[in-house]
Amino acid sequence: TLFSNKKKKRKKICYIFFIVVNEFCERFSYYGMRAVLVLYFRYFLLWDDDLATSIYHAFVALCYLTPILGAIIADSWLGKFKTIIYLSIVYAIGQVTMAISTIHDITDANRDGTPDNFTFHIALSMLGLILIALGTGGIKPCVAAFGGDQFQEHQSRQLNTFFSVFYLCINAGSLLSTLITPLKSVASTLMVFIAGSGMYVKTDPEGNIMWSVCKCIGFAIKNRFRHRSSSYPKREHWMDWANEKYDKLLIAQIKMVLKVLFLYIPLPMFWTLFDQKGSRWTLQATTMSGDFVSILISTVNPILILTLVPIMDRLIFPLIQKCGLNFSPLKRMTVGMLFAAMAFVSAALVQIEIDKTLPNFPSSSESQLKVVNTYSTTLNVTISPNEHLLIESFGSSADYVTFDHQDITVSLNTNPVITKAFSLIKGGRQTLIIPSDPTVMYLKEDVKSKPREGKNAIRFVNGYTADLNITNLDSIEPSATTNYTLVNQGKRDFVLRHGEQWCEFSRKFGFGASYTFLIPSTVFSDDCESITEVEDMKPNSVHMALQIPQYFLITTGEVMFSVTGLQFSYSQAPKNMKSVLQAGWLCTNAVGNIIVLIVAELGKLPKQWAEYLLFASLLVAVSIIFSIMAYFYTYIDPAEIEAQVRKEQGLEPEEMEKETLEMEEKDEDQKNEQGVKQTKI
Ligand SMILES: NCC(=O)N1CCC[C@H]1C(=O)O
Repeated sequence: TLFSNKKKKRKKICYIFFIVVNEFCERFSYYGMRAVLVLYFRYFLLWDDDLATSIYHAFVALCYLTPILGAIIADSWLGKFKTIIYLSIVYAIGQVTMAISTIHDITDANRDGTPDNFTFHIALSMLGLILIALGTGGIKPCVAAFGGDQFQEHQSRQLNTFFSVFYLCINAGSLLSTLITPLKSVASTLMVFIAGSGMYVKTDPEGNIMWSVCKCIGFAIKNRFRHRSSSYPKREHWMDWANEKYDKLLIAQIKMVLKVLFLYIPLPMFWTLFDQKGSRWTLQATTMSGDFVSILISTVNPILILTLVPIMDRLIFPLIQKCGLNFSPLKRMTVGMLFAAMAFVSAALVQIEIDKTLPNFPSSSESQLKVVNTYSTTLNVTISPNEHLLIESFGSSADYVTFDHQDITVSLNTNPVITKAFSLIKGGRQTLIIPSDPTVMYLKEDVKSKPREGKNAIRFVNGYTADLNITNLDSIEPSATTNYTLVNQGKRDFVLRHGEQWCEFSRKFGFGASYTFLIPSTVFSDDCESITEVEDMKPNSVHMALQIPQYFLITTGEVMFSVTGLQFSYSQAPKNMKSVLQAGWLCTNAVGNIIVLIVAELGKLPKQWAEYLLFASLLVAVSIIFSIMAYFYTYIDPAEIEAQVRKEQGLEPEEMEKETLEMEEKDEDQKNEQGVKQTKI
């Protein structure tokens, strides 16, 4: 018996391995594709930032809504195993469609490197994304529930460990996908899963369960309405109004599911904060210094998950238990939410530090102006009515001057005096360029927000007497100013050319700065030494390492909230509705994403730190509501309730036989364990 039990255990570890590796590969494919999705929208489909991020969030929301479809198919029709196989094929077709949509050659008839028919590429990529969402979302509740199905009633500890390992694999897949390309991963997902086919415990679907559930709920509501008069005796639960027509067991199962779904109502707020990691926090990072921005953003969460899940599971939770505290699943989820709220308080504190270093940008009714002088002598510049600036040759005004009106007149103390009227842009920043011929002075628009992704915005003013060519830029005419170009942090070299003459100059850049380089007429004779630099915007000075506490707090929150939520959703669901409740759990994520899309993207507060604090307060309020709801929730053993109802109905179903068998098996396990102990002694 000992030998056969060990064999059974090894076999179980083996097929659980297939399931978690399947999840690993699936998440590898999903996160790998998601990581480059916004780049694809921005640089291939040439969408602007807003459209790209909106479609991205809509896609993520869809991925967490489709689990409902997958769960209905699995629990009512195909069963979890077949649903995973078929929807994985849909998933793979989606990835291939998406990959084809990125081949610009398909419509690039003139071979200029850009597609000629954007509609075709957009249509194909949207079709690909819908199929991917159907695949990834559809299989997600089934894989988690299918993994849970491999355990027996008495193996709750092993079940919890399974969900922790499952979550580890999700994040190992996500981490690796950012380091390696996700090619071939869907195919391998499918192959790994099929490889374990013969070993799995497969529970059969019980007919069109979802349809029966809907009909039963509909009947209960209708019946309650028909008997609304106070002359009818009240019933314990509103679902009991379905007693006349529906099976008591089905009613009991619906009650269990509804109780949990009701508890889930406040949960999307956690995901609303969590999902802002990818939007608001990424933007915050672009206003900070440190050269690990992209690595930090894409890997810190999965790395922390890989370390925190084992620490929580093996150390923190057992320690709390040893202290005699009952840290029940719903309490863990509440604490998880509070950690996420603390993460946002931390983000707000970091934002306050950043704001101290940010330039004073104009409000929507103000205009800002800076003056650059490339004339041969120092100039006295008067800007009506009473702004006087003394600007030396190849220099600039110290900082931007702010005006609350747009129409200005500029006078230069040249001989004769030159006067010119300008109209400034409302809410904009501009530079008045005074070239070698001051009569043609002109305005050039400046950047008025930090350059994206921590890059630096640079431009050149040509004070040379002829056209100049600068590395990677179009040729500039004399007195003209180039548009801004974005350059990465670090040392950058530029070569300036005019005919046979050339010189090279280098600059070291930090993060998020903006410069105007003034090229004098002597540029070639002094080997580029005389090029002067005007700092339009200071480089970022708050280090990105300050974001680590907020990532740490939100991931600690995630471990407590998300891993526990996954376990809770499985343990509280009746056997035939495990996938449905998993889907309900995943839907909280979809709703969270939709809230990000609507509230966070549209309704921005003027101060970012205030918005972070608002979200933190909202989550604290929601977690208080949730803890009150949790207080009134009684944990159930669905199998026990089902058995009780069956007994009340006088049924002696096979389920009960199975349970008896499980109990016998459990007794045997215990006996064997004792046997092992006795042998050791
Ligand atoms: N670390 C993020 C993570 O693991 N997840 C976020 C949503 C649920 C879960 C996933 O399944 O990807």
